[in-house]
Order: sequence, then C-alpha cells, then structure tokens
Amino acid sequence: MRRAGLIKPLLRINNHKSRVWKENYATHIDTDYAECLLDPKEYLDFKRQLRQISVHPKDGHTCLQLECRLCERNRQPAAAQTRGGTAEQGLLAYVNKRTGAFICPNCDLKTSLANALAAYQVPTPAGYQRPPQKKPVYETRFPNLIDVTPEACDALGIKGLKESQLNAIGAQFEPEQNLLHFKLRNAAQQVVGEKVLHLSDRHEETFQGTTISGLLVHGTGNKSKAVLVSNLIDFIVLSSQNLETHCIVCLPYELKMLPQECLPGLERFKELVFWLHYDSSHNWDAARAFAQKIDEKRCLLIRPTETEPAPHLALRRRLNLRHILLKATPVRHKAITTFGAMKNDILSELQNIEKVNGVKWKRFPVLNKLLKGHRRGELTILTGPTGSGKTTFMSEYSLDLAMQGVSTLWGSFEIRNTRLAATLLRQYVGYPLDNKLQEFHHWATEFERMPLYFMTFHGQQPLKPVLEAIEHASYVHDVMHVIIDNLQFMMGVSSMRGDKFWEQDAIIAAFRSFATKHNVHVTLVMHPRKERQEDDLTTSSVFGTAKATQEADNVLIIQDKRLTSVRGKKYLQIAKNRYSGDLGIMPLEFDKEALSYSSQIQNAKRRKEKVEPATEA
Ligand SMILES: Nc1ncnc2c1ncn2[C@@H]1O[C@H](COP(=O)(O)OP(=O)(O)OP(=O)(O)O)[C@@H](O)[C@H]1O
Repeated sequence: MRRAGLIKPLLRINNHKSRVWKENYATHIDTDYAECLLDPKEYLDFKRQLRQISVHPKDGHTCLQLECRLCERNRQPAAAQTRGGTAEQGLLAYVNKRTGAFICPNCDLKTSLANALAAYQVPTPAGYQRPPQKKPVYETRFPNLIDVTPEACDALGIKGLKESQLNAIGAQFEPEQNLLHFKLRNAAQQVVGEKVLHLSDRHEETFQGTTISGLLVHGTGNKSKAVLVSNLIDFIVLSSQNLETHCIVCLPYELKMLPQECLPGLERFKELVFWLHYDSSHNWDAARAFAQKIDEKRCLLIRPTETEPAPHLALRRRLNLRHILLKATPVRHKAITTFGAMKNDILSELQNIEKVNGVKWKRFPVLNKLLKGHRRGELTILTGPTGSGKTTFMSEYSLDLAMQGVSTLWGSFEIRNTRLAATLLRQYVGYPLDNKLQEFHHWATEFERMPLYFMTFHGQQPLKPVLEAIEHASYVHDVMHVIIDNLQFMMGVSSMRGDKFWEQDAIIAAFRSFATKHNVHVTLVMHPRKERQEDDLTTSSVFGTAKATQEADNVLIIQDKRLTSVRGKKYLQIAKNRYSGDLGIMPLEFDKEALSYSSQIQNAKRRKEKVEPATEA
C-alpha cells in the first residue's frame, strides 16, 4: 500500500464537551492503516479478485459491502457460495471507497485493503495469518444504571416528555453522577461506546472503545430515511415524536468530526436530513463537510432560521416539527439554480451572520475587526521579509483557532515538525519549558487534545502527494484549516513543464480549487520577491505573477520597518480582504518568552508585572 506523506495524527480527539481518548485506531490495526491512501490500482485488483471467487459486493453510498472473510464465524468455504445464488449472507464487512479502509464491525477489525485481500485470495496465500479475532466487547464506565426516574426526566425541561418515552428510546439514568446514558452501536449493532448527558449543565461526553464507529440510532430497521442531529437533547426531542418515516441518528462527536468508521452504520439510509444545532462559528459549515463525506446526493439540509431552528428550540417555540422536516432541501444546489431556491440559504446566513463571519481570534482582536473571522473555503496568503516571523506568527494564528476547535493540518516543509510543535507548545503555555521540565507532561497532555495534525513531508515536495495527503486528512480528520509553509518548497520538483512562474501559478490554482471544492481554509506562506528593504511590501511583492494575490481571498503582509528607521515598527498589513473589504494594519509586538505576537498576552504580562514587579535576579 503506497503511503502518503504520513500525517502524524495526534491520537487524542477531544471536543470541549466530550473527551474521547483513543490510544490507537482499532483493536486489530496494521500499523500502516492509520494514514494509508487508497491506491486505485489496488482497489480495482481487489474487486477483480472478488469477481474471480464469485463474491459480489454491494456498491453502497460510501462503502463496498461484502461478506467478511476474516471473521471466524464466516468460515464458509468459497465453494459454499452458490454461483450467483443467494448463499447465506455472511457477516458483512465494509471497504471505504475513499480511503480503502477495510472495516468489519462484527469482529471489530480495521485493516488496509492489502491486508484484507489475502483473505479473499483462492487458494489462500501460503503463510497468510488471519488477524486475531475478537468481538468488540465494550466495558461501560457507568455500572450503576437504572431506568430513568420522573425527576431525571423533569430535569431535562422538555415539555410533555415522559420518563417512559426516555426508557423506550434506550436512555438510562446514573443517579450518583446525575446523567442520562445512551449506548453507541456500530453497523453490526454491537455496543462499542456510550454517550452521556450531564443533567446539571447539559454538557455531553462520548466514550468509545478501540474503534470510534458507534452511532446512536432510534427507529426500526425498515426505515430508509434518517434525521441526523448533533446533540442528545435534539435526539430525545425528535425520538419522542415517533416519526413514521425517519430514524433519528445522533452524531457521536457533535459537529467536531464524523469518523469514517461510522459510515457503515449510515449505509442503510437512502436519505439523510441534517437538522443540526450550530453552537459555534467553527462548525457553521459542518453539514456541508459531512455531506461530502457521506454522499451529498442523499443529503438534505434544514438551514437554521428563526422559523426553522434546531429541534429542541422548535419544540420550545411550539413550532411544527414535522412541518419543518418536510421543508428540508438538498445540501448541494443543482448546476443551475434560482434566487427562490437560495432564499432560505440567504435568510439563514443573515440570521446567523456572526457564525457566517467565521471563528474569531482570541489573541488578535484587530484581525477580527478587519477580517471579521476565519472562514472555511477561503485562500489566505501570508508573506513578509525573510526571518520576519511568518512561521512564528502563523503558528500562533493557527493555535488560536485550533484551541477553539478548528481542526488544523500543518505542512511544515521548512522547519521540522518537532520544532514547529515546540513553538506551538511554547505559545500555548506562554513561557519556555526548558527550565521547567517537570511541567512538560502536564502541558503536553493538555496540548495533545487539540485537533492539530502534521504532514510528515519535509523539504522539496511535488504538488500531487501533498494534495493527496491534504485531501485524505480533510476526509479522515475533518480538517478545516491547512497551512503550507512555505510554497517555494513545492517549486522545481513538480512534473510540470514551463517556467517557475507558470509552475507557481499552477500550484496556486490547485490550492484555490481545493479550498473551494472541499470547503477548507488554505493558508499559503510565501516568500516575497527580492526587493529593497526600505520599500514597503505590497500585494505585488508576493513572489511570482499576480495570480497568487488575485486568487487569494486574503493577503497578509508582515512589514518590518525596524530595519530601515529608528522608530520603525513591525506590523501585519491586511493588504486584501475579499469578504468584508476592510484593509488595515495590526501592530506586531513580539514577546520572546512566549514567542507571541498577541496583544492580549503582552497586556496580561504588563498587568502582572505592575502587580508583582519582577524580583531582582
Ligand atoms: N518580532 C520578532 N522579534 C524578534 N524575533 C522574532 C520575531 N519574530 C520571530 N522572531 C524569531 O525569529 C526567528 C525566525 O522566525 P520565523 O521562522 O517565524 O521567520 P520566517 O519569516 O518564517 O523565516 P523564513 O523567511 O526563513 O521562513 C525565530 O527564532 C523567531 O522566534
């Protein structure tokens, strides 16, 4: 299996309300699986092999569904398969059509296509070892569960809800911790995790075993439609409506991520309606991102407006839930559309303009004033003189967003990942740890929970493998922000003909279309042309032709006047801002201790020094 530029994942997935710490991807995982990219040739080989042994997989929405030949319990020799007949359907396995991941929910197995292939070859290759088998046995963290009590039901504050309804949808109550508990099941209906709702403050936690394939589904197996909700309150509200046509599915990690391991559990639905509660700016586009993952053709969306809010808000406002459900519209507009078809989209954006503006920086209020926020699907260019702090600034800029849940992938071709991660950690902590090593484990454990991923490419890289790795990461890890530092490292190695400006334009165009198509924010760090130090850099200072700054939505330039005048300052210039048009500058005072440009951190330090003047060394 060809390995992409392996994305070294931080294997902790933690969203602010739920903490899922997965030590590894699955019980039986071959070490290469984690970040393998599907090799189309291998995929075609696999399908050809299946045909040769008369195994006919079902081509599902996101996965091939086929009998698992790795399951002990499926030990029907190939001959037992009546040719074209309806041999007893064995236990199903799923091959993800985007990543090639081979997932069997019955024996909790996840491996690469290459490893699974051997189990389907006839005769079985000499020396082939069937992976160790075990049924997914999930040990609950809540042993003292009881039926939901009337008091617990009342604590939810959902008008008209009875505890019998909660018990009927699989809820249980944990009296000591005062929480409602739901089991998460995989595509084979095996319990693989649990999701709890703390009645005291309504926060949710998700716990899964070694796979992250669990979903919470209410409804009979014969329903081919489902409503996808993002939290347990909405799940309870809709499940208690007993909708005749739809199952209700609660996403396991709210709007933070939708693991590919969950996709087999959604294969049986022909129609999926996203009815989400957007509780923060960084997940405003979650439905569109998830729809791309689960096959947009079967996805409808209820766009949040005052008259069509999230289910629990609609119930509170006595709105007709069934009526709202009927108004769901396709996620993707057809090639040709009309204002009427977009009207609800526009109204929804106008009524949620703060979320549409994107994620606000906590460390750079001036950026919020000018750029309004950080939005998915945009292309940003950052340039500045050599050694001016582009990487350092982008490190803190991306850290600020990741701390708010923006899943981020770094492509650091210039400095090593370890040095970049050390810079990020220092900016996160606010001071160097080299003489406080006893604090390292604490901070590293905190830091690891952030959705930060690093490509393992280093030095000159052709465009193709980089784009493949980014595409894979945006699918598997729901990445929202990609940083390429810096673009010049992709020059001169691509198989493109033409001069270096033509080559750079082609690279810029590729990232532009990626950002738009996958709705991912791409930030390109670029060197400026060689210019005289005393001249201000401008948008035309960006290396290459004007295409880069024409294609970009935002152009940020670090100007360093300290080099050319006594009172010169260093500042960040917003030289282009397509979204709101505001241009301007943000002073960059550097705090060497924290490697930080944040005015918030500088002010906090000054306040602290006023209160506790630095003791004499
Ligand atoms: N404003 C500043 N004042 C002093 N030192 C700084 C400042 N900004 C960054 N540095 C330090 O300068 C060094 C270079 O910073 P950085 O690598 O971010 O610059 P760069 O613009 O990315 O460099 P290059 O052009 O090589 O990519 C780092 O050690 C960083 O800590």
